[in-house]
Amino acid sequence: MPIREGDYVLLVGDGVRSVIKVVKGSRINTIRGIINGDDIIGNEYGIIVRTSLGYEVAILRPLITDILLERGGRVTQVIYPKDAAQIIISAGIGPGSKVAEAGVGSGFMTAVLAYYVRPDGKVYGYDKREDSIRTARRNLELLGLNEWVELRLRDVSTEGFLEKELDAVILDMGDPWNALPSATEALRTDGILVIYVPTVNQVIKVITAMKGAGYVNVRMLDVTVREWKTEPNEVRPHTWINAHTGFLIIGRRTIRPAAQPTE
Ligand SMILES: C[S@@+](CC[C@H](N)C(=O)[O-])C[C@H]1O[C@@H](n2cnc3c(N)ncnc32)[C@H](O)[C@@H]1O
Repeated sequence: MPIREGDYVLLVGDGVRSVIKVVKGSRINTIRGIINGDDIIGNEYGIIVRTSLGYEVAILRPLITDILLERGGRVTQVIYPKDAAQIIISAGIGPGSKVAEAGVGSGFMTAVLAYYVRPDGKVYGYDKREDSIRTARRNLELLGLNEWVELRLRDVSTEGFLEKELDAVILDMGDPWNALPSATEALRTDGILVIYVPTVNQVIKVITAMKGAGYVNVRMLDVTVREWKTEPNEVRPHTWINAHTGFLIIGRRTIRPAAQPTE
């Protein structure tokens, strides 16, 4: 499909990497010179255009994470792609999954969940802050993913989730152990719970609460991604890496058989 006015495109060239909205008559400034919006509109994704300084820039379809990281609004700390990817796999998220998430925050994780539950799944996103819900809604609109998300302004620790029989619940909030009873009630009997917390102090409370609530296969991990340079004469890891974002604690809900009557 050709590139239309209003589409977001990813520009990739020598030292150039940015997401821009294509507008008729616009002049797009890059560190390698100017590109005319009119040179992009109507062409196929993948074309190479030349900047005013003669550099080549590729015009590509952005990933949802490209758009979120560059254009998404933020009112909270967010879950980054390296952790979001692990959450998707660990929670078994796929087309048709029904999943709840609290808090929605800026909606970064919500958007990734929505992308993967399509076309017939649903994400139920909860937050107790109105500005979070508003920002998440805007980010989902930016990506065209609203259809797969119900956003709810609600405190999940005190008021609970409205859904039952969910395949997975994702918690990214300061005190997730307080939401554990509600999350358990919302999950199907062997549903998957994923909790994301940044500190070990929180981890200990989470693990204790999950084991106490009958969760099995309780695992914890953190994700380190080490990017490498890909210059043919310099293939080696980058000098600096992101050292820490958060820990993922993952477990499966169970149900205990009813106690045997005593003789
Ligand atoms: C770190 S942010 C979540 C970021 C989000 N995962 C993202 O990727 O954009 C934490 C959010 O949890 C919300 N929160 C905290 N406690 C909550 C509760 N009991 N019920 C609902 N939302 C809660 C906060 O309002 C905040 O917006």
